[in-house]
Amino acid sequence: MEQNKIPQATAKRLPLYYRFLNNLNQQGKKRVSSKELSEAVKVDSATIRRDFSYFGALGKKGYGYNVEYLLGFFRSTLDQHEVTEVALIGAGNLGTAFLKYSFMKNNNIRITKAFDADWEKVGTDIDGVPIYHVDQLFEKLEDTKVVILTVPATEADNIADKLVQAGVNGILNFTPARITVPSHVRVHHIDLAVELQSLVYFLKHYPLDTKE
Ligand SMILES: NC(=O)c1ccc[n+]([C@@H]2O[C@H](COP(=O)([O-])OP(=O)(O)OC[C@H]3O[C@@H](n4cnc5c(N)ncnc54)[C@H](O)[C@@H]3O)[C@@H](O)[C@H]2O)c1
Repeated sequence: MEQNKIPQATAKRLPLYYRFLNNLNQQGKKRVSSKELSEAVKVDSATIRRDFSYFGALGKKGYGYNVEYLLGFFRSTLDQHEVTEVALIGAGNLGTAFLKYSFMKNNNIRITKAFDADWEKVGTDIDGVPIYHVDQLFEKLEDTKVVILTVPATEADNIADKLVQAGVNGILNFTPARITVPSHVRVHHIDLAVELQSLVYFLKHYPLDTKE
């Protein structure tokens, strides 16, 4: 219930805060100021103070925030005490890179299975993650509700339909296709080309102050 009160923009920044605080904790740091946090995560300190106020973490003047308290809060809010299993569909170039990337280093999200349409890949594994045929989705997804989509754009809608039927409710879509899903399914879209284009546009039209 409490979490419903946290604005979505704040919620999106929580994993960023969590990662940084976890590193601080591992270094044995007991407290952190909003200025330090701000410089590390590149979010202005007023936003950090507002974000933290939503979950009752009020930094003390001249003391800052208690790292352990914040970590405890983030752990429970981000369900860090539980491992979330994620599946990946499309073990091609991009998909393979994700399978090789160790997500577990900083959080409790783990890709535990992958699916592909290529029989050459089916039955093999990448860094211990088994690859099943996409036709085995219903049988092998089991309780997995979150999926990373790295198939060719032309396949995205078709696969998304199957995922929804299989009970998936979260899709991280790396394909350029805008997939259509029912309202109970959340899709987050990551498009490198769009992000790059936007960066180049901003550099051109909103140049930052140059440092002396
Ligand atoms: N978001 C980004 O920043 C970004 C960057 C690069 C690529 N992409 C996109 O990611 C996707 C994958 O790119 P890639 O370079 O890895 O391509 P790729 O061709 O190397 O990999 C695609 C994989 O999907 C598999 N596949 C094809 N049809 C399938 C189906 N119906 N079900 C399951 N698997 C299927 C293929 O066998 C292959 O292994 C593309 O849509 C591409 O446009 C996104």
